[in-house]
Amino acid sequence: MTTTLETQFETLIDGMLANSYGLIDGFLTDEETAQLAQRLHTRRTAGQFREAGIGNGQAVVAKAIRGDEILWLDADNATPEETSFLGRVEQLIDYLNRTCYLGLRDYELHYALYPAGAFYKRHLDRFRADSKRKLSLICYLNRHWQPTDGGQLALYLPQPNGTEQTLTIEPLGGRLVCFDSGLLEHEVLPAIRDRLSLTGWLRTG
Ligand SMILES: O=C(O)CCC(=O)C(=O)O
Ligand SMILES: [Fe+2]
Repeated sequence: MTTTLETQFETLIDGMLANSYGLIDGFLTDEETAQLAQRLHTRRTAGQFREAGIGNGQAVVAKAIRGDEILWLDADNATPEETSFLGRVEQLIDYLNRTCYLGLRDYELHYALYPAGAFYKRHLDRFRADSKRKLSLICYLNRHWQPTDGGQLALYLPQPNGTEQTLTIEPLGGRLVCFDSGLLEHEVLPAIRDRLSLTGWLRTG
């Protein structure tokens, strides 16, 4: 039997095969989006977030490159809505391994909050010292986001004729975006309000 979730996973895979990126709207319901956004705020108010860094281990904070604050998710300390989200990511991993033989073995996920004005300059998610990141996943937690709020994800898609196409994606609540961590350069454009997400990597080890 094909479930709604499997239909969503198929949409994601079809997108990645056809366009180098996959997108699902409604990966999270409005209620799930609101609960996770609320949890993000609670944890941030509790002082659990840190300014994100760059490079393997993220040791260096570099505001001219990225200005988000992050908190890594820990399955052992997860709240019910976080456990439910992690479970769905695990189902995606199982599905990708069964249907695409990707050999995914592990994952890592963090909350991200880009304060108004923050950005993440064009980059690739796979570090030279860490080639185990296979797929990048981003799930947005922004309700009532407007195009005028900014904060788009820009994808730089190489074209067969050697040129490049830039595509921008709105960070709409409940939306999931997925692409190959080693291939697709991308950028987070500044927003005029706080921009919330869960970002992660599906890994081969
Ligand atoms: O939030 C996004 O749209 C992308 C985030 C990103 O590129 C990253 O964390 O590496
Ligand atoms: Fe990235």
